[in-house]
Amino acid sequence: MNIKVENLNLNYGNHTALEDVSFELNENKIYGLLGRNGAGKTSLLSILASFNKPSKGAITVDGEDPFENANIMQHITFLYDKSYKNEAEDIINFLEGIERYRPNFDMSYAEELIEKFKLQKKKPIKEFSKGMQSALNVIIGLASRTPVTIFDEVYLGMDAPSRDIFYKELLKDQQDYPRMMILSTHLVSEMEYLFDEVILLNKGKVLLQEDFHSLISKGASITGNTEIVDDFVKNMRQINVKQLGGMKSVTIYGELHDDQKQAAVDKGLDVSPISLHDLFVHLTEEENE
Ligand SMILES: Nc1ncnc2c1ncn2[C@@H]1O[C@H](COP(=O)(O)OP(=O)(O)OP(=O)(O)O)[C@@H](O)[C@H]1O
Repeated sequence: MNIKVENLNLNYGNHTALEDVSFELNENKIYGLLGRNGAGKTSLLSILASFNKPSKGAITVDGEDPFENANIMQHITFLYDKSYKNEAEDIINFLEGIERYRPNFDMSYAEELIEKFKLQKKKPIKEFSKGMQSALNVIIGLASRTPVTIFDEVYLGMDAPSRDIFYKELLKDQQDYPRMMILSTHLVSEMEYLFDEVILLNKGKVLLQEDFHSLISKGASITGNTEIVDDFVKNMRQINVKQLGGMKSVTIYGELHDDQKQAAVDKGLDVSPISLHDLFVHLTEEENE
């Protein structure tokens, strides 16, 4: 599938939620859509999923306008923090309803996930806790196996073991049935290993779109004896400093050349990749200054 967004604007009254947003997604991989609260993630995803129409600009999915386009929409599943408070059906009946509109839906995989998330089969969905409703969204997203699957902060309310099941299943199912997945989050640190490519939104604009590994190679973490670390990083841009007794760990922003890395190692320093979390905090902070 190809999703192309060109010069998109979305206004709510006189508030601009998205401004001149352009990007293209082409591959069967996991895209992370990152942004702070209010950055515009849900606004953007709801346009991608045709729940909303842009105020300006264009979006095409495989060359077609997806809005009210049944042919395109059957290929996209959008999971968000939806309320199930009126849903009296039990989970199997509910999923059977979804299966009718999703040609790739795998009910036996859905049942496997119901067991993994320990969801009760007899209970009406409206009586599910918040975390259980999020697990239901995960099951719909994974078992539907649509060419495009969009998870908008779908982990809300899920406890750590459930989120762990989600992340593992996501990676496994994406490997077995490659498709385009878009995951929005501001919980960057625990999800960063999932992303192949990252789109960073800030205040309604795209700050960057980049391959995960190339992005995290834009910085490094230097750890070792405080004085040696201080000397090594003195002319570098420091974005995070941690003091650990006589040791120090400094996160720098800017690519380190191989000879600089070797020099650090020769001085007994440890050089490790920067975390996406540190980059995220730094890049969004800097823009806000
Ligand atoms: N229905 C609406 N009416 C008016 N303003 C809105 C509406 N929905 C969103 N906004 C505003 O648009 C901006 C973007 O909101 P959006 O929900 O897209 O952000 P987000 O990145 O998903 O945030 P979060 O991480 O907090 O969920 C915010 O300033 C928000 O207040």
